[in-house]
Amino acid sequence: MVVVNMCLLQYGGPFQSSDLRSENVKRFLTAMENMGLPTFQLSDLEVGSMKNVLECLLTLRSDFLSTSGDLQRSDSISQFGGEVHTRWKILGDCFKKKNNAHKDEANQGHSSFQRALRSPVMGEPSTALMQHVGHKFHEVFQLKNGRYADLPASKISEMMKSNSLDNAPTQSLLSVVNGILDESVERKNGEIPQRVALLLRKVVQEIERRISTQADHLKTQSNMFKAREEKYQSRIQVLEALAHAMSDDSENSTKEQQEQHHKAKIEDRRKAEEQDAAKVTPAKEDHSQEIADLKQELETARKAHEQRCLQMETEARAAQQVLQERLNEVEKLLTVSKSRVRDLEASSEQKSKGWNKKEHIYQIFTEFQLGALRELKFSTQSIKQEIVKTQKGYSEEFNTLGTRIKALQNAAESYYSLLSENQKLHNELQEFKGNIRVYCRVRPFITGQKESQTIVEYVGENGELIVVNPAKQGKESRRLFKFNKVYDQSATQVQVYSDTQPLIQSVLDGYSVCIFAYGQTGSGKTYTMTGPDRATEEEWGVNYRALNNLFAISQSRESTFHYDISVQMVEIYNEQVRDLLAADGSQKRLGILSTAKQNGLAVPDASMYPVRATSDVMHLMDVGLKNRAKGSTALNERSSRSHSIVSIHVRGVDQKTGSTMQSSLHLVDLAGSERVDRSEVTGDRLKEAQHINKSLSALGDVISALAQKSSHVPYRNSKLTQVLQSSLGGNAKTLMFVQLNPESNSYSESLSTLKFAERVSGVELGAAKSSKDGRDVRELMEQVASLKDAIAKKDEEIERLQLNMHHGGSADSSRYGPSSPRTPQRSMKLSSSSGGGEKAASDVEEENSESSDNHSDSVDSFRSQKDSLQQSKTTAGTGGIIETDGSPGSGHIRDKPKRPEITEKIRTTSRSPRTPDMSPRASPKISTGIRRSPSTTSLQPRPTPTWR
Ligand SMILES: Nc1ncnc2c1ncn2[C@@H]1O[C@H](COP(=O)(O)OP(=O)(O)OP(=O)(O)O)[C@@H](O)[C@H]1O
Repeated sequence: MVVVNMCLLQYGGPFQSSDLRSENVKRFLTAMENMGLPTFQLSDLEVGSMKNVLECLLTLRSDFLSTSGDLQRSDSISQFGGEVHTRWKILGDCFKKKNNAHKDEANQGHSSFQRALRSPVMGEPSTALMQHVGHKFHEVFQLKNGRYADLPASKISEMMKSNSLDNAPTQSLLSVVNGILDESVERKNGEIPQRVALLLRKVVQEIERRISTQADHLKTQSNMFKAREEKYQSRIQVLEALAHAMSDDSENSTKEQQEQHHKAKIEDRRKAEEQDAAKVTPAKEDHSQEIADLKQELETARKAHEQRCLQMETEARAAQQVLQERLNEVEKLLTVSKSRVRDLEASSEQKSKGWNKKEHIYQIFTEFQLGALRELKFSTQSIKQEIVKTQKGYSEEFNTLGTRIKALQNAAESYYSLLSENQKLHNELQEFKGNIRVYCRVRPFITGQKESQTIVEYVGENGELIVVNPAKQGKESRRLFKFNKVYDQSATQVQVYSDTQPLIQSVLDGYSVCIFAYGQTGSGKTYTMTGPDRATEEEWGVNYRALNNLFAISQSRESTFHYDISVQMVEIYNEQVRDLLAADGSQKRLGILSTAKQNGLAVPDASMYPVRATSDVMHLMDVGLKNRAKGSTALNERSSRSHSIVSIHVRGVDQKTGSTMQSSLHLVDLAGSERVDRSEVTGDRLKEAQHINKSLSALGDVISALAQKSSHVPYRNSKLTQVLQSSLGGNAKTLMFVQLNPESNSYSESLSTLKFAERVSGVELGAAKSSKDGRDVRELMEQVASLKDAIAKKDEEIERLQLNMHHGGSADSSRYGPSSPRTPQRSMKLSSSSGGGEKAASDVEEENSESSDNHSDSVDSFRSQKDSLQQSKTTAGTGGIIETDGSPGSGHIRDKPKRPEITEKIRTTSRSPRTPDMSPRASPKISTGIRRSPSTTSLQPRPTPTWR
């Protein structure tokens, strides 16, 4: 329409006269009809109905263009003459102008609209336009082979030129975008080279720009349509106003009709325009829709691209960061390596300096060494000479040393000889004291008892004891007893044990020893043997102390002897032997072996535990004491109702010769010896008491038989004597503690106890002593004292020798003189003669026994004393009490003569018609003079302790 209007305006213009104009149109229409093209009515132009006009013109245009754009239809046009030709030419120019106008528009910023028209979205552009404008640029963007990523930079920069982009068809641009995106998708890592990305951005920007331009153009077109509509509306309004005005003129009906006709025409034109508008509107809507779709597509592509860009940026940043980190690391490594290199260089430099220094030092040192070697060679020669000299000196010294060692050996031998002699003397002393010894201990008053009621009137230092019968008056009421020792109420456990200790040494010398406590219930037997309940070390009884002492002596002899000590503990209750140390606490009855063999185990089935320290023994004793049978009697709340026997078995080995010995120590806590009627017991208790009294009576019989040297000793009369058989008689030493209750109401029991003890002791002293007997006793005491002194002297010498040996010094052997080559075990075989048990004498000697630890004088004095004693015994002609082992030249006393007066005394006492009454219930007898019990002279011969 615009083109037609323009042509028409060009053709006639509004300023031409209507006649001329109508004439021209008519000619045109005629030409159209001749050409066979559709025409329109002149009135159409007048009423403004452009539909037919447009159709006509468009058809003409198409026809015109199809004939190569020039107005060559001369065959048709020629019919219209030159004027018509001119008109067509004008029309053709008009179209050319229009095209030029289009070009101008493009140049002036409207070219985008044209490009939009050429794009596939907006419909295919005309071939002419394509050929004219975009063909060259289409080729630029066309990718013949390969991929965009592989395009050279020159090609991409050519593509990115604004001229290329501006002139390229949209189709080509979109294919570029799609191609790049497809490539990106195809690539595994999705990366796009930067230059391709830049191209993509440029292309997308171009497409965006074109779309926005197209949108603007459509907007403008829409506005144009609106403006035209408004124009037509205003025209309609004008025409309506005219029609209205003309209707008022009723007079001129023709005019009115004309006006009506004109109005109808206008109306038709309006309708036609409306139809045009209706036709254009869907196209406009389609365009809007397409624009929206394009925008959406573009937006999606843009977003994807942005996202991709962002992702790539992120990846690039991450990669950059990683690279940066690696770079930092490498830089650090480089720094460290550099510093190491520096260090190494420094250290190697230092080392090389050090090596240089060392080399220098070594050179000096080598030179020095060579010098020293020369000196050494020289000095070696001189040393050789010195060595020869020294060797000579050494050999001389060796000779001297040999002499000294010989002397030392002699001294050692003499030490052994003295040691054995000491043991022998110790044993002799013990024998002098008597192999059965009785110590009497008076129990103190227990809290609450009155001391005024005591029956003990006098306790002498030499073993005298005077008791008073509270029921009698005057001389008759007093009775004197004599024992080896009497302890008054104040005696401590230590004092009591000090006199027992020598016997313990005898055990380690191979003698069996039996220590037992005898006395009525509550008289202190358990106290003396064991100690009170929960005793402190001060209060320990004989048992603990004896064992302690045993361990101490065995340790002191460690260098020469090895001792194994083991313990058994049994009780005899109601004539049954029971194991107090049974691990399972069983109370089974044990059998007794007839102990024909010395030191054999009397109760082999009783548990035996080896002990190495006092603590072991204490533990065992605790166990044993807990298992011991106890009951309550009228006399003692916790009376021991059984005889308890702790048997310690010792096995010794002489480390030098390998010979062995065995001995045992029995520690016996006898049951109470009270009379049955006094303890007011019946039933089981009565039976217990009867068994106790019977066994004590049997013990008295055995001792009596031993004292009388009876051919038959009734060991088998009780379990007690059977168990103790090896410790009663023979070479055994026996110690009995007689426990005395000082209460006056116990006088009768106490007197029985004392009588029993008196018989065991074998010495019974009356109230008065003959002066002769007294003299005899004194003399014997003196002899014992001198013997003790001699022993002490020997001890000193032994100590001196030990000291010398320990210091390895050269003992002056000449001082001791050549000693006997006898060995200890040989000397231990030395014992008293079998027929020479001088009990009476030993009993008397005991008067001074507490001073046994005093030392005096020399060995020579001891020998002279011993010789005098020997001589006196020989004179008496009663046989020797000391015997040698029979080896010739041993220099030992083979025969020890008794002093005549002692022998005489023994004869007198042995001739006594008195029969020993060993019963605890024996009636008291008071003598006025010294009386000798037959037992004092008739103890069994004591065989030599045997080393096995
Ligand atoms: N020398 C003493 N010093 C202090 N207390 C003693 C002494 N002798 C005995 N006793 C005490 O006398 C009481 C009886 O002593 P112990 O039990 O030793 O008598 P026992 O003769 O063993 O009696 P049983 O035959 O009934 O066993 C105990 O309480 C004991 O502590």
